[in-house]
Amino acid sequence: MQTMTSLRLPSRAPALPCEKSHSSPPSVAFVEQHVSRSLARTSVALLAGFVSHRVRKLGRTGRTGQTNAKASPVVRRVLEPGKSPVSQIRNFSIIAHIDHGKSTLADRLLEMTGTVAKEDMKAQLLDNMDIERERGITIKLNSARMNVKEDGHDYVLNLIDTPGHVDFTYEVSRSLAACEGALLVVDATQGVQAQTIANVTLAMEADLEIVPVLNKVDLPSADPERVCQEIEDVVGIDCSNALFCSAKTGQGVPEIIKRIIEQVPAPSVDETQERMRLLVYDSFYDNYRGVIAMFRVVDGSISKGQKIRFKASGKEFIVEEIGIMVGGLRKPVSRLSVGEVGYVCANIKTVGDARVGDTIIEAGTENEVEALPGYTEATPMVFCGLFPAESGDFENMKTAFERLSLNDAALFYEPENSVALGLGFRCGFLGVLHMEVIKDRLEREYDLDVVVTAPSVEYQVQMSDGTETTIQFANMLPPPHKVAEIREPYCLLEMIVPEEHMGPCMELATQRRGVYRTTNFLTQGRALLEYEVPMAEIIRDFFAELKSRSRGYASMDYRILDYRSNDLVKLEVDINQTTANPLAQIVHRSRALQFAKKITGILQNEIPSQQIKVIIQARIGTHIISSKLIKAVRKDVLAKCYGGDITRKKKLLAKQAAGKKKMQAIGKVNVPSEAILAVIKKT
Ligand SMILES: Nc1nc2c(ncn2[C@@H]2O[C@H](COP(=O)(O)OP(=O)(O)OP(=O)(O)O)[C@@H](O)[C@H]2O)c(=O)[nH]1
Repeated sequence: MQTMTSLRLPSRAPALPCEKSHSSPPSVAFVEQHVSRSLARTSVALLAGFVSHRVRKLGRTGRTGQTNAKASPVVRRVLEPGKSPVSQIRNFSIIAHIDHGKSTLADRLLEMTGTVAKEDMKAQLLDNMDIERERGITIKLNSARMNVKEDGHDYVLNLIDTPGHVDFTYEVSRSLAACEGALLVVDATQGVQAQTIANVTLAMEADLEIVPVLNKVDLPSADPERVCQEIEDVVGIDCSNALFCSAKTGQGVPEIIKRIIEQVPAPSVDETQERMRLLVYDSFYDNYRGVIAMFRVVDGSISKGQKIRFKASGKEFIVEEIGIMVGGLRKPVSRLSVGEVGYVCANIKTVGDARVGDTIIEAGTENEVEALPGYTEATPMVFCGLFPAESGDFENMKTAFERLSLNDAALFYEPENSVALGLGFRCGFLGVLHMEVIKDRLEREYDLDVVVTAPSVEYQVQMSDGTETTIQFANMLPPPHKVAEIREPYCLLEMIVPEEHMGPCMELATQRRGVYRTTNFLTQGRALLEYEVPMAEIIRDFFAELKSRSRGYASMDYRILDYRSNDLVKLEVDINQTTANPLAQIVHRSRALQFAKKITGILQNEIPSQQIKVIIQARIGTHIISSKLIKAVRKDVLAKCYGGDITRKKKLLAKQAAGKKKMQAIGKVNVPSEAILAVIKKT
């Protein structure tokens, strides 16, 4: 059985049996094989292309639980924490598009600073695979403290991990807030991609010193000069001092280390602030230690045994252990002071008590010490129903959600009873990837077969009486006469597509109600297209469609802009006048007919013929916009009636007609759940 340690922030990664961020090729192969196996079991593959890819990628980068168990001799040199002069500390993160080499570069940095030796990295990987297998523990290597000697001085370099996906924008921005600089890694064979832009925007907002690094220069197709020009043109960062490297061979990596020391500013210290203030930039659940919160000391210092308070949650704890991450292992220390990063264990039971972005202060100082700026609770953006395929699995699913939420403060769930799908849960997620990761974990770690209803976003509803409400599911929408206005979330969508496929990709954005903003032409015959698109349109299979229209070459990213009023309607489906609740959707009026025809068509194909005729109607309010009929199959009630007694025949036929009428009147149609699922899958 999997232990809970692997249930680290499900928002980021499905924990894998041998997951590890600094993977040598065999482990990558293993992990991909493992995840694809688990994904193959996925019963409803919503947004399959985009999500499966990201699940696989996130699975590999592996932001999961950590442990000190079975420490291997990987630690080479560690300066004394709590005593490093602030001027010799550098806090930085690595930002990159998927596959541009973030993990490989992190590996090389650990190796070349002597934090982890080459041979030890492999040994450690194998060790951890054993641990993982035995206890379901996974190791995170990406947050690491490195010690470097440069020009006769000792420096501490703290690499702070950031989740790489837009679903976790808030968490990315919080971890960037713990840094002064970022290495912007761009693949010199690929150039700028959608997530390069998204991540750089966040780093700029956090006012970080950005060091451009052109990676993969060992490849013959690398063209770092041209990509530098592209970064300057598109991202607006000066690349005259950009570094060229190969994270694979190590070429250029020593220069990166030197540059971090030169260019990334040391943490600034507010001399007037002596009271402790720590920024929580990550927190996760460990089976043995409870919640572990990663923090940056912004003011003052923290020591073991101190009583601390989380400012937002108001919860207080005694510090059991503080420490630093070295080569993926926790190393306890007695004190950490201003500018340093570390972790704290304090017998915290759920991540809801130690949320990312919260400020840790000393207990008793809450009236004098202000929270650090920027804290908000991560709010769900995508909603759907999750139902166990086996009705007897409801309790197991409930237990699974309880456990998963220990480690995921952003996961929202509440029980729901659906006529068509039985007992299940209404859930809220940060984004589609988050949703897919949770579904995958329910299936893989809890052995549940899960049915997922079509995803929805949150709508703001202005009522005619002046009040306002928010709804996440179509069946929560009040009747039309009570509604004055419905607003939906809009995103800024950035797509990078090959020029020759621009037409179909732009057509897709327009079909999905996108409003065109700009086009920028990039290197290698690619274009950066910007649209403002309703989020509801992006979460419905957009990426898979974009990939297919660009022959797999497009990349995309989005970020929430605002809420806008639109002509949105509730599309409902009746089967013999009984409303099929799970099929209700909120759609734009201009798209309602298209959806209606599709849904009624699918149901017509999927519902088997019955003794009564079945009428399938899609409607907006009382206005029917699409209707399909499934003819009744005739049961020959006269089959046993030999001979010619005409009155008896008439009686039997009359009885049959009366029976049919009754069945239809109460809408007794046998709708197989496969038919409902087919609609959910295909619309
Ligand atoms: N030839 C070459 N390959 C590299 C280099 N850096 C990384 N790679 C390869 O590129 C692929 C992606 O590298 P990763 O380090 O996993 O990339 P990442 O940015 O962490 O990717 P995600 O895990 O998707 O976020 C791997 O197959 C690496 O071996 C390099 O400098 N040269």
